[in-house]
Amino acid sequence: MANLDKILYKALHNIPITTEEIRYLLKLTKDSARERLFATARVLRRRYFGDKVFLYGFVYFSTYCRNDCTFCYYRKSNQDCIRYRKTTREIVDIANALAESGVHLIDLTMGEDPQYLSRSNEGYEQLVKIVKLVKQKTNLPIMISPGVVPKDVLKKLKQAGANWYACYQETHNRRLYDRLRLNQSYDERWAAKIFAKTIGMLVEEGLLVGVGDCIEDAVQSFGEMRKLGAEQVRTMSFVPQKGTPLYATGAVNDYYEINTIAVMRLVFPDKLIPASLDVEGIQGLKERLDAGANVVTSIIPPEAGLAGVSQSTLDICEGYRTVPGVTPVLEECGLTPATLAEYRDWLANKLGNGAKEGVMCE
Ligand SMILES: C[S@@+](CC[C@H](N)C(=O)[O-])C[C@H]1O[C@@H](n2cnc3c(N)ncnc32)[C@H](O)[C@@H]1O
Ligand SMILES: C[C@H](CCN)[C@@H](N)C(=O)O
Ligand code: SF4
Repeated sequence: MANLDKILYKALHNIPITTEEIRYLLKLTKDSARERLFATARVLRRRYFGDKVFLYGFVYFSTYCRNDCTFCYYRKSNQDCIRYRKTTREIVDIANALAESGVHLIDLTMGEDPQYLSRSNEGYEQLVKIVKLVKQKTNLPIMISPGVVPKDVLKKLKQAGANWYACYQETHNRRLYDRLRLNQSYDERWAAKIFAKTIGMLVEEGLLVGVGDCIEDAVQSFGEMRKLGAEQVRTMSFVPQKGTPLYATGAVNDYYEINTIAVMRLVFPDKLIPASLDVEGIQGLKERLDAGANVVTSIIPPEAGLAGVSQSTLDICEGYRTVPGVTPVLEECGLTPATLAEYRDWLANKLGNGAKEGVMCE
């Protein structure tokens, strides 16, 4: 049996694929072979999630940051970026509007804003209060992406209602990490996720591709994601940002990100895998869903004055990054938004709140 046949057969029969086979799949360039990979990924997604897709509202509530990541538009040294801090009232109102629009989760994200990440003038307390108020107002599951925070703060954020902690390593190749996240400890960032798991939070791990990474890095990352027990795993293609050191690297072809999404589905068939609107906007959604993704992330309301991360403005004012904006694409893919109850069931199952085991769709 040809390599591809054998590998896809193993994936469909729950036989773990080897690192050599992962390398082979990540390198696929022929359309016919990639389409067979994607079709297998879709079969596995259906096995665990039926035709249901989860939708995440995205509230990037502060774009101030103390760090200087070489890939990021919001790095502290970038004088020309859109800097804003939404008030607590604005954050709650935006989250509520997103909830009413039909998202399943609110992702509260910020740069590592010194105003919040501080023990003085109630910085951390303010962050905890935002989570509490958003939870009270929306009663939705909450993801927080504040960067690295101390253990006692993470505990308070969880108690306030945060279910997920997202703090992407970008890569598990330490040398590359040091070139990306300048002066940020690899181990501290990793430990924050480990700790979040120990206090009963779900964790998302994310890769950034097109920044000098290689196939070996992806293989290594899959192993680290498994060790971490990440319940959501993502990859995003690097989007060059003016005024940043990596700008000259140039944009990457998205084929590798799409291959990686599909291979993630084969390696982690029951995990949540985002199709982010923050790389190629609504135009990039179908191919990410066709590769096996089952969460649409970076849904941003048009009139809230919010930015995206890697695509700070793309498709936001036009209203394409909304539930009504993405739903036709889901339908084109034979998919449909899950109900909130289905997302809550999935969450309860993972959080071990005694909900029923097994796949979402009977
Ligand atoms: C969610 S945002 C900010 C949250 C928090 N400040 C942090 O760094 O964890 C950070 C993530 O967005 C993604 N990102 C940032 N800039 C990007 C770019 N230019 N292209 C692609 N992804 C990018 C990276 O994966 C990064 O981990
Ligand atoms: C990278 C962001 C998420 C952070 N937790 C968001 N722009 C996304 O693509 O989902
Ligand atoms: S990725 Fe996060 S920590 Fe790094 S510069 Fe951007 S906002 Fe700051």
